[in-house]
Amino acid sequence: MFETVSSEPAEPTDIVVLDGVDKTYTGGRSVVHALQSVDLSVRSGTLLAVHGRSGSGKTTLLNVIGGLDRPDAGRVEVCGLDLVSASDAELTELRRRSVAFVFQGFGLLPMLSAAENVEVPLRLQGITERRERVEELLDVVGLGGRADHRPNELSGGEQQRVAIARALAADPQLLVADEPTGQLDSRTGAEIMKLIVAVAAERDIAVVVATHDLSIIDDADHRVELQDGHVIAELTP
Ligand SMILES: Nc1ncnc2c1ncn2[C@@H]1O[C@H](COP(=O)(O)OP(=O)(O)OP(=O)(O)O)[C@@H](O)[C@H]1O
Repeated sequence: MFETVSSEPAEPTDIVVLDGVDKTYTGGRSVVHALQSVDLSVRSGTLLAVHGRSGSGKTTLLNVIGGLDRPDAGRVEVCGLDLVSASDAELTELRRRSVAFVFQGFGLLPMLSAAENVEVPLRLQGITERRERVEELLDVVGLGGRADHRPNELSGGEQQRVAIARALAADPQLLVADEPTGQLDSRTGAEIMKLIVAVAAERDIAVVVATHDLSIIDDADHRVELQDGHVIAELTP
């Protein structure tokens, strides 16, 4: 009898599953159907790019996927948690441990250095051995020499690198990035996208990126286009 030991990498798993998701905003007499019957899934180690015109529902979709907002109908499962029935405490825990965010405006704390910004999620998780981890993360994003710089002493591209290092600090399963290159020139934006794609593949993280800019999503594994809250096109290169 032989014991078989598999050297195959682990099967990719669905980190995000949306099934028939609707989200409607009602204010006064206006009703906005921001998401309508959206179905999609994102596997570990792959990147989904969401594009569409302004107002098409990209941020709403990312907020629902990231557990920042709840849908009105449909099923949303993220990292194995049903976000429709999850308690507020479970959503907070999901955002602290499993989902990381990168925003257009970087979202760094201005009074803290690059290293201290990256340290924040580690502190929130109660991790005491932080120094080496922060150094390693700043090296991963190519900013080893800028650990002591505050955000206003860094370029936009460098600030976004710090934000990516901070996002990776919590060792997330899912990275949600809303227009991460929106404030960067096209070359820096392309470098930032390449970095996001590389770290996602290396660390087996699922990534969802919203963008207006089609040129920066060439590296995406999947793309969906939104129009008035509907998915109108899907492309898997
Ligand atoms: N809190 C809210 N209350 C009411 N309507 C909202 C709210 N948030 C978004 N909307 C509406 O929902 C629709 C989708 O908005 P969303 O921000 O998701 O679009 P977007 O594709 O991200 O746009 P942009 O590219 O300009 O950021 C828009 O018509 C918007 O006006």
